[in-house]
Amino acid sequence: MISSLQSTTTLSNGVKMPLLGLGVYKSQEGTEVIQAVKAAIKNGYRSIDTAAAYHNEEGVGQAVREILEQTELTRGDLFITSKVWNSDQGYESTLAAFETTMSKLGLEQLDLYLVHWPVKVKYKDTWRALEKLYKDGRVRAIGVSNFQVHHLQDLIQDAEIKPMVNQIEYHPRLAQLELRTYCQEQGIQLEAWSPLMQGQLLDNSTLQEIGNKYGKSVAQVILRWDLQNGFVTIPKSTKEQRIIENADIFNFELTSEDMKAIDSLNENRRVGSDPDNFIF
Ligand SMILES: NC(=O)C1=CN([C@@H]2O[C@H](COP(=O)(O)OP(=O)(O)OC[C@H]3O[C@@H](n4cnc5c(N)ncnc54)[C@H](OP(=O)(O)O)[C@@H]3O)[C@@H](O)[C@H]2O)C=CC1
Repeated sequence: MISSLQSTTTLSNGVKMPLLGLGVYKSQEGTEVIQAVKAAIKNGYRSIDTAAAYHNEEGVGQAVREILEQTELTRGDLFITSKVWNSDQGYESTLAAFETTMSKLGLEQLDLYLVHWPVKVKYKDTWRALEKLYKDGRVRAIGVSNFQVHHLQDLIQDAEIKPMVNQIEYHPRLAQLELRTYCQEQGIQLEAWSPLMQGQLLDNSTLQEIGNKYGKSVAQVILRWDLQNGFVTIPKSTKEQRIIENADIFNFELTSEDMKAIDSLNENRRVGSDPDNFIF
C-alpha cells in the first residue's frame, strides 16, 4: 500500500523494498553525499541508491554509520543498493568488485546489488556472480539495471534466479510500455531512475496544472505518478528542502484522468544512454 514514506513493495523473494529512496548519482564524495544521506534518513527515507561508478560509496557508508550511532535506527531499518560497473563485469571480477564496494560502504550485507548495464557477452557471467553472492547471503536481493526485454529474456533462459528488480530510466517522457508489461508479467519490480528527467520536466504546464489542483510541485506529481504506476522511485537531491519535498507524496492521490494526462506526455525520449547503444 502506498501510505507512507516507510511503505514498501515485496520483491519476488519476499524481501521488502521501500517505495521511495534517495538517489546519489553526482552527489560528491565526502561532505555533500554524507549530508544528503543523513538529511534523507533523518527525514524518514530508508533507502539509498548508490553505485561503484558514482564514487561515493565511502560517504554513503559513513553517513549510514553516523545515523546508526546517532539514532535508534538499526541496520535492518535501512535498504542500501549498489551496482557493479561495466568494466568490472565477468564472474571473478564482479566478485572482486563486490568486495571493494562492501569495504567502501563498511557494511557486512547489502540489500540490493544490481548489474549496472547489460554489457554484451559478459552480463551472464556477471549474473552468475550475483547469484553466488545471493546464495551466500551477502546480498538480500539481486537485480539488473538498464535491461531491455531481449536482455532479460536472454538472461532468464540461463539463470538459476530471476532478477528481482530492473532499474530503468523512467519519467513522463519515457513510458517504457513494452518493458513495463514484460517485467510485471515476470514479477520483476521496476525502479525509476532519473524520475525527474534530471530537472527537465519541472516547467511542464500539464504537470504544473495537475500539481496546482493538489497544492503539490511538479516533482511531487511525477514521483506520485511513479508510485501509482507500480514503480519504486529514487529522486536525487543534495538539498534538504528538496529531499523533504520529494518525499511529501503520501497524502494525495492522482485521479485516473491525471494519470492519463501524464501518460500522454510520453515521447519515448531519454536523458541517459540507450541500453542497446552505449559505450562505457
Ligand atoms: N541505473 C542507472 O543507470 C542510473 C541510475 N540513476 C539513479 O537514479 C537517481 C536519480 O536520477 P538522477 O539522474 O540523479 O536525476 P533526477 O531525475 O532524480 O533529478 C535530479 C536533479 O533534479 C534536481 N531536483 C531534485 N529534486 C528537485 C525538486 N524537488 N525541485 C527541483 N529540482 C529538483 C536535483 O538538483 P539538486 O541535487 O541540486 O537538488 C538534480 O539536478 C540517481 O541519483 C541514481 O541513484 C541515475 C542515472 C542512471
